[in-house]
Amino acid sequence: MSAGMWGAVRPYTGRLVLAAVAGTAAEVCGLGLVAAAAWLIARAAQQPTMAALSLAIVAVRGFALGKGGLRYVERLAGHDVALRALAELRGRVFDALAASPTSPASSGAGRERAGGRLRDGEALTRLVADVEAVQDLLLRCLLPSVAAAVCAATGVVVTAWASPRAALVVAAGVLVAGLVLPLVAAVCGGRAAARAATARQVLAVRGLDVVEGAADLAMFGATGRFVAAADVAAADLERAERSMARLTGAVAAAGVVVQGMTALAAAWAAIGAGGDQVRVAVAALTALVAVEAVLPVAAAAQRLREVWPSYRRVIDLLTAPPSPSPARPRPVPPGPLAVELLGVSVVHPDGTAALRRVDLRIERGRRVAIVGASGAGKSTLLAAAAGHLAPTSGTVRLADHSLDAYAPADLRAAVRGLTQDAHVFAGTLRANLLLARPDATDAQLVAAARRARLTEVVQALPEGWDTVVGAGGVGLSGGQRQRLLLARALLSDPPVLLLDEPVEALDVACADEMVTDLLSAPGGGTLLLVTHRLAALRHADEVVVMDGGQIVQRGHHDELCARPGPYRDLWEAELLTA
Ligand SMILES: Nc1ncnc2c1ncn2[C@@H]1O[C@H](COP(=O)(O)OP(=O)(O)OP(=O)(O)O)[C@@H](O)[C@H]1O
Repeated sequence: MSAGMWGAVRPYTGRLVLAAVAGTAAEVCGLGLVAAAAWLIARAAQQPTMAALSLAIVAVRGFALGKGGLRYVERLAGHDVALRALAELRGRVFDALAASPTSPASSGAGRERAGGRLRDGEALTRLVADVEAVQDLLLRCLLPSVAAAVCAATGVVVTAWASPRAALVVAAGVLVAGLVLPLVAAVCGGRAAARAATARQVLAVRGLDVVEGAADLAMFGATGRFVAAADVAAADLERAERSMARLTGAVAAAGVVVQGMTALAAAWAAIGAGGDQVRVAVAALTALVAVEAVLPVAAAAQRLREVWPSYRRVIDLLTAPPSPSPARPRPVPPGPLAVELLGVSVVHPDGTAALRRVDLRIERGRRVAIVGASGAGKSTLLAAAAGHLAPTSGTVRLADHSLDAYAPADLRAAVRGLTQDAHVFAGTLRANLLLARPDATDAQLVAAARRARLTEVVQALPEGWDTVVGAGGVGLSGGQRQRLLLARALLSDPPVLLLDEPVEALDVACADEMVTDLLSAPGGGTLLLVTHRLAALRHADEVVVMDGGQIVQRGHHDELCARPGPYRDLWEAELLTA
């Protein structure tokens, strides 16, 4: 177990040991039960006095009760450890995901942030499925294997009392059932398990497409095709699972054959060694139980093979070097801050140059609008300025120091706002807003809501601020959702506020009014606002025009409108549409 994984289990070592001891003792009780019962039955056939049998009778009862009670303790303690370790591990995996550095060269996506180098879906898989699979490592692989090993060893010792030669036979049977069969199961089941894992992933993607895109598919008459593709994935999965089930069945059957043959051979060996009826019975039945104890190891090996890739992925994540964090981070100064990009380029792995040697300095407190055609690089510029995306070359500076000089958490708090993929969480409107600033007063909450024109939305809802939105709550229209997200960004009031198209879903008049307010209201931090509407930009201190990943014009709205160039073209196009 790696250091990261062990770290998650270590606080619960006591319970883990308890689970292992209880599980092992339960198995040994099972063995003792059979051995004592075998002795009792065989001895009773010789019609001794009751006193000669009484100890065995008590032992049978004791072992039977012990087995049940200890199994219960093992299940309780084992699941308790597994679930607690799971929660701990999930926290560590989340921290590792959040801290992993993002660079277009490694990520292949400029829009991934919270998930670091991973795409959202992959990050979610690490957090949910992979971590859960690791739970099986404890419950279905480690604990049963420890119990099986101790029980089998005890079985060999008990048989040795009945007949040393029979003990050798039992040891051989245990090795075949506990080592050879699991190896066969792991090797032969590996390919089928890998196929099943791939098929399960494909099916999940196809299934999600069918469910989430049901309305679009129905509208374009493509439901049949998509369902057929999901059916193919389901059939692949079924085939892979069938072959795994066949193997499981074959291994289980082979285990039973080995068990029976070991019992027969042990009895034969005990008879050959001149043992009496009692010793022969004890040798045969103990052999049965000793081999039975190791039969689950084959299933554990198969499961181990299945969960190993998940385990490896979690370990890789936990041991990956985190974002380089300065040894002595510089404190972020208070108030609005200057932002500077020096020769910043961002090139994605597919060769797309989203930013090309961009030089831009925005003085503290300035309100700057960034405009340009779709794909010009506006969102990438914001992502680079916030440190969400590491440039391929060049430097980003905040308050005249490289972003690397600050602690990642301080940086996240200093430069933030509304991005295109901002999320509405399942919860009340109030909780969604307070996420940005948990200690905000009611007055601050209302002020932010008023600026984002969210107040009228809240007033129209019967439950007001306590209305539950997001998953399971009322649906918000595109515009309402955007107002909520903008209010959240405004409430957070960071030293540098980034707003990526905060009003695009609103009607033109309302959008212009809100942009005017954003650009001219007193106070607040440095503002970088990406927008496609230019009407209100005369209130911006400066407009930056982008094209093909470069800054092609800069200046005040009136100045840019006065001379021929891309901005005047955009402005004339907007006037024409109006
Ligand atoms: N993960 C990615 N992989 C490859 N190319 C990408 C990726 N993300 C963005 N791009 C490309 O980078 C360029 C700039 O994208 P960006 O999102 O910054 O543009 P934008 O100006 O914000 O566009 P819009 O106004 O449509 O949001 C585009 O050509 C886009 O296709």
